[in-house]
Amino acid sequence: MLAIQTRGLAKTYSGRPPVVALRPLDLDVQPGEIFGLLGPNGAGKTTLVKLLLGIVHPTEGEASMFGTSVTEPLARKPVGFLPENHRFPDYLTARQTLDLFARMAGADSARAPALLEKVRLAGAADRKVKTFSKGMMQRLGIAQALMAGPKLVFLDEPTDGVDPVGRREIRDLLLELAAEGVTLFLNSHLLSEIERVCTRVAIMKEGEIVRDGTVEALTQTGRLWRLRATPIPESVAHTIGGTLQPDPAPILSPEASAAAASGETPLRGYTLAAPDRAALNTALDAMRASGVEIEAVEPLRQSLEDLFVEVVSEPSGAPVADSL
Ligand SMILES: Nc1ncnc2c1ncn2[C@@H]1O[C@H](COP(=O)(O)OP(=O)(O)OP(=O)(O)O)[C@@H](O)[C@H]1O
Repeated sequence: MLAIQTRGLAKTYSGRPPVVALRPLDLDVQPGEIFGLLGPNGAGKTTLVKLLLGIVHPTEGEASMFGTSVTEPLARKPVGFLPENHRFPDYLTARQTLDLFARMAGADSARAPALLEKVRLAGAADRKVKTFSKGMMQRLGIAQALMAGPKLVFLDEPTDGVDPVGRREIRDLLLELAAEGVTLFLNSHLLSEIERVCTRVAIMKEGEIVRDGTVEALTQTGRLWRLRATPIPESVAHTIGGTLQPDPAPILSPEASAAAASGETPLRGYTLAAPDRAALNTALDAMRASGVEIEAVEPLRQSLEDLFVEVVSEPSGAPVADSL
């Protein structure tokens, strides 16, 4: 059963003029996925989360979580939520905060010590939250979201304002949860974080999902390849299709140095532009035919940030598939 399913889900906020925040969306999120939703400010990310959580109501379409329509309060029973910039009463301790949320959720507060342990706050259980760092606050927020033992957790900017060590702790915690089978729905502007944890990423723009896939598939350029090979003579470089760009400096890896010391020809790094795999192989055949030894060939990836900037700066309504 799908963790999240939407069919034609759309939202227009009334007003003058009305704001189309979400265009009809069909989205399936499988249980166990770590789904990252990206998009520039105003793309409609929060609106989608609010629709799923029943905070706003759709103009059209429907949505369900684990098979229960989001119009039913019961749909939210297996769901946890860490809102962006959440605040807890600062006179409460971490333990008291979880007690309070447990009571509000009708959950068993006996889980609190184990949860504090899980988010590495056991040592700070009796400290007032006003003394907490941003990282500790976020981890307490995650503990709160886990209070009722959810199967699906929405996390809005979970690492916002958290330093690199704190971000790593949160990342490890999210991976741990996913390993336990909890489905995670992350909203974040920190692309490097999304890149590291998400099993699937969607990029939203002007109320529409314009890219959707694994980080690996989305960041593949499809046209550029990295090669490690013995030096490719100029004459060969001329004959092969595409463009061959040598790295500025020879490879200085320990293996390359060892190879040079043992009398083997040292390797060089190259970037090859080839329109498709067939063209790549023709180029490789030409290299091998002239005695070039190839050690490695791999597709060159762009970063998620490069992809994001590319997508966001595309003119509206641009065809999606062509530019991948
Ligand atoms: N309550 C509302 N009434 C009217 N317009 C709204 C309301 N909430 C959001 N909007 C508009 O809907 C559009 C989508 O907003 P939304 O908050 O979903 O975007 P977002 O992708 O979450 O942005 P951000 O990254 O800034 O949080 C924006 O144009 C926003 O101004």
